[in-house]
Amino acid sequence: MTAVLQIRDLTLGYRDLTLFHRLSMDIAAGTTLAVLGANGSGKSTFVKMLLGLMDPVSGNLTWPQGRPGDIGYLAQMTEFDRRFPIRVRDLAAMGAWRGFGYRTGLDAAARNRMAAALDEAGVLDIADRPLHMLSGGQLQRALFARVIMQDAPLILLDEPFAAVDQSTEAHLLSIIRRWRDEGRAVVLVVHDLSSVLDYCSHALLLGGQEATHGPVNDVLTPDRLVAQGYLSESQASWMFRGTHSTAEHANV
Ligand SMILES: Nc1ncnc2c1ncn2[C@@H]1O[C@H](COP(=O)(O)OP(=O)(O)OP(=O)(O)O)[C@@H](O)[C@H]1O
Repeated sequence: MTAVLQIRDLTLGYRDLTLFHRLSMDIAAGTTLAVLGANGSGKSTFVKMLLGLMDPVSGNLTWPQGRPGDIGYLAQMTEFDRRFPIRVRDLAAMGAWRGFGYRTGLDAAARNRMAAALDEAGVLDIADRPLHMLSGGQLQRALFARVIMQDAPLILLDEPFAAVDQSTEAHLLSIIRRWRDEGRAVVLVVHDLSSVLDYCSHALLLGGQEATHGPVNDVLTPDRLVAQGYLSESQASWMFRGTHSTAEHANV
């Protein structure tokens, strides 16, 4: 599989705290990678590092497809200030900022792309609505339209399904599948183990000063989840009761 991003010998942490040592992995085109771990294990720090907002302690990132730092990013919805006085269509247009000038605005091709993005995200009919009038699910759809407009080879989604209902989740998941099928790499920070098993082909499990990565079924074993502090022994035996591995749950 072609790598969109190669991570080599990455050690991540802060002055007095090492979160994990010497992680080497490829984030491959056409895969969906779940990043998970207990509170404080380093998920947000990993996201910040990918976005170039902080340097690793050591190690390096390379972009074999030659688009360094080209990441479509969906922040946690709770971090978004919906009082910002813009409409849904303006929010989506921000995803294409590289392609238009402050004075010129979107050209015809970009306007067509935007209409398609709003339509795919299910917010075309409310494109002129200001953000403060949106429900949580509508705002998340509008933020997805913005990521569609970014048209990036690597898409990073921080808690994409927090606070959305089942039908919105299914809708957003169909967009994620399209991205994957187009050969983009999709990285999802998620808390809920069952959604990882449903949506993701690969996992990066953080915790206990370790970072373990690989296909979902290899990483998310009861033993590993307990060893890295994600589940207690009793939670693991309850969640995996009657199965020998996560493979019996997985539906990627
Ligand atoms: N700027 C900082 N300086 C020093 N330590 C930090 C800083 N930011 C985070 N930390 C520490 O790094 C560790 C990892 O934090 P991080 O926010 O990455 O974890 P997380 O897995 O995203 O947690 P959560 O699931 O609770 O959001 C925590 O112990 C946190 O206190």
